[in-house]
Amino acid sequence: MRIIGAPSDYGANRRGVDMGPSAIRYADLAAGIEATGASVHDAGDLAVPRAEERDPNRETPSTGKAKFLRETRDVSRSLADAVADALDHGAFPLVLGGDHSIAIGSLAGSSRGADVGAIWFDAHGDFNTPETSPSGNVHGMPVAAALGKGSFADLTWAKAPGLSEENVVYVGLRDIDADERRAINESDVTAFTMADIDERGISAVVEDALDVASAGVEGIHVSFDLDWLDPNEAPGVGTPVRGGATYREAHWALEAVAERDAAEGILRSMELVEVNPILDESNRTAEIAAELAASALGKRTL
Ligand SMILES: NC(=[NH2+])NCCC[C@H](N)C(=O)O
Ligand SMILES: [Mn+2]
Ligand SMILES: [Mn+2]
Repeated sequence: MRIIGAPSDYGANRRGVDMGPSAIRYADLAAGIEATGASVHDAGDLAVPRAEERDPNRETPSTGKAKFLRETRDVSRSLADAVADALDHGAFPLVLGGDHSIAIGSLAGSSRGADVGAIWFDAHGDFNTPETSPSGNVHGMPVAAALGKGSFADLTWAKAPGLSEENVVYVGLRDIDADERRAINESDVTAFTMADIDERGISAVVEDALDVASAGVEGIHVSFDLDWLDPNEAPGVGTPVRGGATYREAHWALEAVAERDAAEGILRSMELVEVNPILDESNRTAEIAAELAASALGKRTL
């Protein structure tokens, strides 16, 4: 497997999330994954210019607001190439963010020349477009971007070539903007909220999500936003929302992904995003991110 750092904070409103890749590496990421028997190659970080050197509004869509859109395009292109290159070499790409806007690049790279599905573990839908976004922050838009919604339809770099709505599944939503809710409900994506987890349990929900994401495709991309977890567990995130997944639910969910992968070989790529060390407590959010990567890649107690 190949670790790819994407230290971008262009999509979030606050600095700090650019330090996510180092914090997750510092939390013994490689050793944790090697303990599963996998060999790890760390490809280092993509080059990402500091946000202070850039003008957030240099490139603005004619129909709405999306800050640092030009910079997001550049990061997305280089990340898509890095992910596709790993896959070409038979290596599993594990992408470390960075804010969630980097998923545009991960999905474009993972679905280059292959139909893929995606499971989105997140408090948020990230389904805004430049037209609907209340903040202009692109980390609230990557699902819409990858599916070519709104003015993203004009941006060839944003669209994930092999991703279709029918294979996109959310797990654990709990904070959605008004226009975003309408758009999700009108789309063909599948959405499981925290209430679904309360009612049915994490196990049933994740099994359903795996079925939907993997139906008729070559593999799935797992996009894991650390704010899916409850902020008491994972405080180092920029947009915390109370009432999130527990530590056990998160491990269970990714162990279920690993188990399905062991049976069907469906796991194609993964990313861990939104770890912000400035907001964290003694790196605990990064430590959980590193542990969860190991769970997804097959770590077992016995
Ligand atoms: N990846 C994230 N943390 N996204 C948060 C998005 C928050 C809000 N819905 C927005 O669009 O601005
Ligand atoms: Mn997100
Ligand atoms: Mn989120």
